Formats: sequence, structure tokens, C-alpha cells
Amino acid sequence: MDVATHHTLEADSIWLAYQEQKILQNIYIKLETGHITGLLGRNGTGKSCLMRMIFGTLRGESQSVRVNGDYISHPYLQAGLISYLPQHNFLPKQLRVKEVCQLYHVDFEAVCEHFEALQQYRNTRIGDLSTGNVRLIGTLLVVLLPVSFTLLDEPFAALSPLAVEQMRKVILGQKPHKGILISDHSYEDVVAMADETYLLVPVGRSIRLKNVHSELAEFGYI
Ligand SMILES: Nc1ncnc2c1ncn2[C@@H]1O[C@H](COP(=O)(O)OP(=O)(O)OP(=O)(O)O)[C@@H](O)[C@H]1O
Repeated sequence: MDVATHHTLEADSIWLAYQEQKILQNIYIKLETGHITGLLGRNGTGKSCLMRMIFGTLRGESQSVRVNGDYISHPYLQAGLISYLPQHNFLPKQLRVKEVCQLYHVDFEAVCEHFEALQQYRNTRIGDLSTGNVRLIGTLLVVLLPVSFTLLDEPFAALSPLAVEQMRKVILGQKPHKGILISDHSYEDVVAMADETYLLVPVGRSIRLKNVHSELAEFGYI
């Protein structure tokens, strides 16, 4: 998609249940390029499920994802549209760092421009890296992919404080030409970056926050 143009992604009518357990009920959320959108909620409120439904890899009772008003049935299949950072490691353990960069079409040197210390791991296999460094590389690859929308599920988890600070800068650097959805329990980092913030509350409703801190307290998140 043309990076110079403003794009919107709207997800609505999102309903999800497992057996009798309702998880998401009629969620609406809007992303737009040039914006960072925060997604908060207590453990188990459905943030990861919502991201997977927006990405298109999880089907619920109903879901509608529209990009610039056009319905997209499987967003993840559309080239250049969307990237998604899941909570678990998704990088093949047997591949070397430089090889996973090639796989994702992201220049290894570009990755190291943001995190100089990763230079030493060019030829290291993913399976031989520390948990934090695997997360760091996976997050960087997803963030740097040239797509219009990026969904980040806990991008700050497992990162040291300095790495969180640097990752925030990298994400903010992508903001001018991307719409970014971030969920992380390091909520102050999310709120500080977000142009708008949604809170998922039981059972499965989304609230777009106006007075973020007071409403986070009011709804029992903090
Ligand atoms: N495959 C599944 N089968 C049954 N229940 C599931 C399945 N996947 C998720 N759930 C349930 O859906 C709910 C939402 O899960 P989800 O992982 O989206 O929550 P979350 O808000 O991301 O939580 P956390 O902040 O702890 O990561 C949870 O109650 C979870 O147990």
C-alpha cells in the first residue's frame, strides 16, 4: 500500500466465545496511519484474541475488518498490509539471526542501527540466544516490516529498561507511515506513546478512554 497516503483499519462486530464462555462481544476498534493506539485490559480479557482476529488468523462468531472502507476477509494474506507480533517466539530456532532477517526481508544492518549490541549475534542461531534477545529481534523484525498496520502484543515484555526505552523510539520512528496497535502490561509506556487508548473490560467490551488515567482506575485496571 502507498505509504504516503492516509489509511484506516476498522475492526467491528467482533464476537468470540469458547464453548459457553464469552470472550469478546461486539468490539469496535479503529487504527489509522500516523497513530499509535493502545490496547489495555486485565489478564484474560481478550487482547491477544482480538489481535489475532484483526490479523485474520483467529475466526470468531463474527468479525469485520475494513481497510479504507473495504472488507478484507484475511488481512494477513494481503501483501504489505499488516504485521503481527504474537506473545510467543515465532522465529525458527535453527536459523541464524542474519537468516531470519533475510526471511523477513529486513536488512540486518538496519536492525543493528537501532540495537548496536545485536551485531555480535549475526551468525548465532535463534535457539542459542537469550530469551530477551530472541524477543528483541522478533519485535524489531515485526516493527520494521514495511506494512501499513502493525499489531504488537507485549513488545516490551522480557526487555531490559534501556531496551524498552530504545524500542519505544524505534516504534515511534515507524509511526509517521503506520497505524500501530500496542498491548502491554507496562501500561505507562503504552499510554505515554498512544494517541488513543482502548480498554477491554469484562466481559469482552471495549471502551475508548477519554481521561485515560482516571478511567483506568475507575474500571479497576490500576
Ligand atoms: N483456544 C482457546 N480455548 C479456550 N479458551 C481460550 C483459548 N484461547 C484463549 N482462550 C481464553 O480467552 C480469554 C482471552 O485470552 P487472551 O489470551 O486473549 O487474553 P489477554 O487479554 O491477551 O490476556 P493476557 O493479558 O494474560 O495475555 C482467556 O480467558 C483465555 O483463557
